Amino acid sequence: MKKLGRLLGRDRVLIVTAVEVERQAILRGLGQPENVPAEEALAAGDRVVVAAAGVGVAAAAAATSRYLTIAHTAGEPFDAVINAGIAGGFADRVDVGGIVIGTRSIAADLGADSPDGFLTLDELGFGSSTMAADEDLLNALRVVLPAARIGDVLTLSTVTGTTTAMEVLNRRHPNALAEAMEGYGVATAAEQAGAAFVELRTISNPVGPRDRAAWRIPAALAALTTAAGELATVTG
Ligand SMILES: O=C(O)c1cccc(C(=O)CC[C@H]2O[C@@H](n3cnc4c(=O)[nH]cnc43)[C@H](O)[C@@H]2O)c1
Repeated sequence: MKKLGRLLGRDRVLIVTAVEVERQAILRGLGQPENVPAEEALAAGDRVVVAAAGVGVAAAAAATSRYLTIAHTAGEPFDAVINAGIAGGFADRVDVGGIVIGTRSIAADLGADSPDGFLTLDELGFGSSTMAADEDLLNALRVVLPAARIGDVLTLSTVTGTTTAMEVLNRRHPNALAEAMEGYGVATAAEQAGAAFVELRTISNPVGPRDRAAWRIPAALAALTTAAGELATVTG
Protein backbone atom coordinates (compact mmCIF):
# COMPACT_ATOMS: atom_id res chain seq x y z
CA MET A 1 0.00 0.00 0.00
CA LYS A 2 3.00 2.29 -0.30
CA LYS A 3 1.79 3.40 -3.72
CA LEU A 4 -1.24 5.20 -2.32
CA GLY A 5 0.89 7.03 0.21
CA ARG A 6 3.28 8.12 -2.55
CA LEU A 7 0.45 9.05 -4.86
CA LEU A 8 -1.06 11.37 -2.32
CA GLY A 9 2.35 12.69 -1.35
CA ARG A 10 1.78 11.41 2.17
CA ASP A 11 3.41 8.68 4.19
CA ARG A 12 0.40 7.29 6.03
CA VAL A 13 -3.28 7.58 5.13
CA LEU A 14 -6.39 6.86 7.24
CA ILE A 15 -9.60 6.23 5.30
CA VAL A 16 -12.72 6.58 7.47
CA THR A 17 -16.09 5.17 6.39
CA ALA A 18 -19.35 5.07 8.35
CA VAL A 19 -20.36 1.43 7.92
CA GLU A 20 -18.62 -1.89 7.34
CA VAL A 21 -19.95 -2.42 3.78
CA GLU A 22 -18.32 0.86 2.76
CA ARG A 23 -15.05 -0.21 4.41
CA GLN A 24 -15.14 -3.52 2.54
CA ALA A 25 -15.90 -1.81 -0.77
CA ILE A 26 -12.79 0.33 -0.34
CA LEU A 27 -10.58 -2.56 0.78
CA ARG A 28 -11.67 -4.49 -2.34
CA GLY A 29 -10.62 -1.59 -4.54
CA LEU A 30 -7.29 -1.21 -2.75
CA GLY A 31 -6.65 -4.95 -3.04
CA GLN A 32 -6.35 -5.28 0.73
CA PRO A 33 -7.84 -8.26 2.64
CA GLU A 34 -11.38 -7.55 3.86
CA ASN A 35 -11.11 -9.76 6.94
CA VAL A 36 -8.33 -7.89 8.72
CA PRO A 37 -9.81 -5.60 11.41
CA ALA A 38 -8.80 -1.95 11.19
CA GLU A 39 -7.25 -2.14 14.67
CA GLU A 40 -4.88 -4.86 13.43
CA ALA A 41 -3.88 -2.85 10.37
CA LEU A 42 -3.31 0.13 12.65
CA ALA A 43 -1.15 -1.82 15.09
CA ALA A 44 0.81 -3.39 12.24
CA GLY A 45 1.74 0.10 10.99
CA ASP A 46 0.03 -0.37 7.59
CA ARG A 47 0.52 2.67 5.35
CA VAL A 48 -3.19 2.76 4.49
CA VAL A 49 -5.73 1.89 7.18
CA VAL A 50 -9.47 1.73 6.40
CA ALA A 51 -11.78 2.02 9.43
CA ALA A 52 -15.58 2.02 9.85
CA ALA A 53 -16.43 4.66 12.46
CA GLY A 54 -20.21 4.39 12.67
CA VAL A 55 -22.99 6.59 11.32
CA GLY A 56 -23.12 10.28 12.19
CA VAL A 57 -20.81 13.09 13.06
CA ALA A 58 -20.17 12.15 16.71
CA ALA A 59 -19.11 8.57 15.98
CA ALA A 60 -17.05 9.76 13.02
CA ALA A 61 -15.16 12.40 14.99
CA ALA A 62 -14.59 10.17 18.02
CA ALA A 63 -13.31 7.19 16.02
CA THR A 64 -11.12 9.32 13.76
CA SER A 65 -9.61 11.02 16.77
CA ARG A 66 -8.96 7.65 18.44
CA TYR A 67 -7.18 6.24 15.38
CA LEU A 68 -5.10 9.40 14.94
CA THR A 69 -4.09 9.44 18.60
CA ILE A 70 -3.10 5.75 18.67
CA ALA A 71 -1.00 6.18 15.53
CA HIS A 72 0.63 9.33 16.88
CA THR A 73 1.43 7.69 20.22
CA ALA A 74 2.97 4.71 18.40
CA GLY A 75 5.27 7.10 16.52
CA GLU A 76 3.63 6.38 13.15
CA PRO A 77 1.18 9.28 12.71
CA PHE A 78 -1.26 9.58 9.84
CA ASP A 79 -0.49 12.43 7.47
CA ALA A 80 -3.80 12.39 5.66
CA VAL A 81 -7.41 11.43 6.41
CA ILE A 82 -10.02 10.64 3.75
CA ASN A 83 -13.70 10.41 4.72
CA ALA A 84 -15.19 8.05 2.13
CA GLY A 85 -18.60 6.51 1.65
CA ILE A 86 -21.97 6.73 -0.03
CA ALA A 87 -24.08 9.89 -0.07
CA GLY A 88 -27.20 11.56 -1.33
CA GLY A 89 -26.66 13.68 -4.46
CA PHE A 90 -28.40 16.96 -5.40
CA ALA A 91 -30.38 16.45 -8.62
CA ASP A 92 -28.98 18.06 -11.78
CA ARG A 93 -25.60 18.42 -10.08
CA VAL A 94 -24.50 14.78 -9.76
CA ASP A 95 -25.96 11.43 -10.88
CA VAL A 96 -26.66 8.36 -8.80
CA GLY A 97 -23.53 6.21 -9.15
CA GLY A 98 -21.36 9.30 -9.64
CA ILE A 99 -18.29 10.32 -7.63
CA VAL A 100 -17.92 13.55 -5.65
CA ILE A 101 -14.73 15.02 -4.20
CA GLY A 102 -15.50 17.61 -1.53
CA THR A 103 -13.92 21.03 -1.71
CA ARG A 104 -15.56 21.76 1.63
CA SER A 105 -17.39 19.67 4.23
CA ILE A 106 -20.13 21.85 5.68
CA ALA A 107 -22.09 21.18 8.88
CA ALA A 108 -25.36 22.31 7.33
CA ASP A 109 -27.58 21.86 10.39
CA LEU A 110 -25.14 23.07 13.06
CA GLY A 111 -26.19 26.52 14.24
CA ALA A 112 -29.37 28.25 15.31
CA ASP A 113 -32.74 28.72 13.67
CA SER A 114 -34.36 32.15 13.83
CA PRO A 115 -37.38 33.98 12.38
CA ASP A 116 -34.93 35.56 9.92
CA GLY A 117 -33.48 32.25 8.84
CA PHE A 118 -30.72 29.80 9.77
CA LEU A 119 -27.60 31.13 11.52
CA THR A 120 -24.33 29.25 11.03
CA LEU A 121 -21.66 28.75 13.70
CA ASP A 122 -19.68 31.47 11.93
CA GLU A 123 -22.57 33.92 12.22
CA LEU A 124 -23.04 33.00 15.87
CA GLY A 125 -19.34 33.58 16.56
CA PHE A 126 -18.66 30.02 17.72
CA GLY A 127 -16.15 28.88 15.11
CA SER A 128 -16.88 27.64 11.62
CA SER A 129 -19.42 25.30 10.08
CA THR A 130 -17.09 24.83 7.12
CA MET A 131 -14.00 22.63 6.87
CA ALA A 132 -11.99 23.07 3.67
CA ALA A 133 -10.28 20.13 2.02
CA ASP A 134 -6.50 20.10 1.84
CA GLU A 135 -5.70 21.51 -1.60
CA ASP A 136 -2.89 19.07 -2.45
CA LEU A 137 -4.95 16.07 -1.40
CA LEU A 138 -7.95 17.37 -3.35
CA ASN A 139 -5.82 17.84 -6.47
CA ALA A 140 -4.25 14.39 -6.11
CA LEU A 141 -7.73 12.82 -6.01
CA ARG A 142 -8.91 14.99 -8.89
CA VAL A 143 -6.04 13.68 -11.07
CA VAL A 144 -6.76 9.99 -10.44
CA LEU A 145 -10.55 10.42 -10.55
CA PRO A 146 -11.10 12.69 -13.57
CA ALA A 147 -14.80 11.79 -13.83
CA ALA A 148 -15.49 13.00 -10.29
CA ARG A 149 -17.54 16.14 -9.67
CA ILE A 150 -15.82 18.67 -7.42
CA GLY A 151 -17.86 20.73 -4.95
CA ASP A 152 -19.22 21.10 -1.44
CA VAL A 153 -20.49 18.14 0.59
CA LEU A 154 -22.98 18.85 3.37
CA THR A 155 -22.86 17.02 6.70
CA LEU A 156 -26.31 16.52 8.26
CA SER A 157 -27.54 14.63 11.32
CA THR A 158 -30.85 13.88 9.60
CA VAL A 159 -31.10 12.45 6.08
CA THR A 160 -33.15 14.90 3.99
CA GLY A 161 -36.58 13.38 3.30
CA THR A 162 -38.87 16.07 1.91
CA THR A 163 -38.93 18.37 -1.11
CA THR A 164 -39.22 21.38 1.19
CA ALA A 165 -36.08 20.47 3.15
CA MET A 166 -34.21 19.74 -0.09
CA GLU A 167 -35.19 23.15 -1.52
CA VAL A 168 -34.05 24.92 1.65
CA LEU A 169 -30.63 23.22 1.41
CA ASN A 170 -30.44 23.96 -2.32
CA ARG A 171 -31.05 27.67 -1.68
CA ARG A 172 -28.67 27.85 1.24
CA HIS A 173 -25.90 25.84 -0.45
CA PRO A 174 -25.92 26.44 -4.22
CA ASN A 175 -22.48 24.79 -4.57
CA ALA A 176 -23.38 21.62 -2.69
CA LEU A 177 -23.21 18.43 -4.74
CA ALA A 178 -24.01 15.91 -2.02
CA GLU A 179 -25.09 15.33 1.56
CA ALA A 180 -23.84 12.73 4.02
CA MET A 181 -23.54 12.40 7.77
CA GLU A 182 -19.87 12.32 8.76
CA GLY A 183 -17.54 14.63 6.78
CA TYR A 184 -17.47 17.63 9.11
CA GLY A 185 -16.72 15.39 12.11
CA VAL A 186 -13.87 13.54 10.41
CA ALA A 187 -12.48 16.86 9.15
CA THR A 188 -12.57 18.40 12.63
CA ALA A 189 -10.66 15.47 14.13
CA ALA A 190 -8.11 15.60 11.29
CA GLU A 191 -7.60 19.34 11.68
CA GLN A 192 -7.02 19.05 15.41
CA ALA A 193 -4.37 16.39 14.76
CA GLY A 194 -2.69 18.42 12.01
CA ALA A 195 -3.54 15.88 9.28
CA ALA A 196 -4.66 16.78 5.76
CA PHE A 197 -8.32 16.02 4.99
CA VAL A 198 -10.59 15.40 2.03
CA GLU A 199 -14.09 13.88 1.60
CA LEU A 200 -14.78 11.36 -1.17
CA ARG A 201 -18.37 10.23 -1.85
CA THR A 202 -20.24 8.07 -4.32
CA ILE A 203 -23.94 8.72 -4.84
CA SER A 204 -26.52 6.15 -3.73
CA ASN A 205 -29.70 8.26 -3.92
CA PRO A 206 -31.00 11.67 -4.91
CA VAL A 207 -31.53 14.17 -2.08
CA GLY A 208 -35.28 14.74 -1.73
CA PRO A 209 -38.53 13.04 -0.74
CA ARG A 210 -37.75 9.83 1.11
CA ASP A 211 -37.93 6.80 -1.18
CA ARG A 212 -35.72 4.17 0.41
CA ALA A 213 -36.57 1.64 -2.32
CA ALA A 214 -34.93 3.94 -4.87
CA TRP A 215 -31.56 3.95 -3.10
CA ARG A 216 -28.95 2.30 -5.32
CA ILE A 217 -26.56 1.21 -2.59
CA PRO A 218 -24.87 -1.64 -4.55
CA ALA A 219 -24.13 0.78 -7.44
CA ALA A 220 -22.68 3.36 -5.05
CA LEU A 221 -20.56 0.72 -3.30
CA ALA A 222 -19.32 -0.54 -6.67
CA ALA A 223 -18.34 3.04 -7.57
CA LEU A 224 -16.53 3.29 -4.25
CA THR A 225 -14.56 0.13 -5.08
CA THR A 226 -13.67 1.50 -8.52
CA ALA A 227 -12.57 4.82 -7.05
CA ALA A 228 -10.40 3.08 -4.43
CA GLY A 229 -8.91 0.96 -7.21
CA GLU A 230 -7.87 4.12 -9.04
CA LEU A 231 -6.23 5.45 -5.89
CA ALA A 232 -4.27 2.23 -5.44
CA THR A 233 -3.11 1.50 -8.98
CA VAL A 234 -1.83 4.84 -10.21
CA THR A 235 1.73 5.40 -9.16
CA GLY A 236 2.98 8.76 -7.96
O1 LIG B 1 -32.63 4.30 5.25
C1 LIG B 1 -32.46 5.25 6.00
O2 LIG B 1 -33.33 5.99 6.37
C2 LIG B 1 -31.10 5.56 6.47
C3 LIG B 1 -30.96 6.47 7.50
C4 LIG B 1 -29.70 6.76 7.97
C5 LIG B 1 -28.57 6.16 7.41
C6 LIG B 1 -28.73 5.28 6.37
C7 LIG B 1 -27.55 4.66 5.77
O3 LIG B 1 -27.61 3.94 4.83
C8 LIG B 1 -26.24 5.02 6.39
C9 LIG B 1 -25.04 4.94 5.51
C10 LIG B 1 -24.38 6.31 5.17
O4 LIG B 1 -24.94 6.79 4.03
C11 LIG B 1 -24.69 8.15 3.89
N1 LIG B 1 -25.83 8.65 3.13
C12 LIG B 1 -26.29 8.06 2.01
N2 LIG B 1 -27.29 8.76 1.48
C13 LIG B 1 -27.48 9.82 2.27
C14 LIG B 1 -28.39 10.92 2.19
O5 LIG B 1 -29.21 11.06 1.29
N3 LIG B 1 -28.30 11.83 3.19
C15 LIG B 1 -27.40 11.73 4.19
N4 LIG B 1 -26.52 10.70 4.27
C16 LIG B 1 -26.55 9.76 3.33
C17 LIG B 1 -24.46 8.67 5.30
O6 LIG B 1 -23.20 9.28 5.38
C18 LIG B 1 -24.54 7.41 6.17
O7 LIG B 1 -23.47 7.28 7.03
C19 LIG B 1 -29.99 4.97 5.89
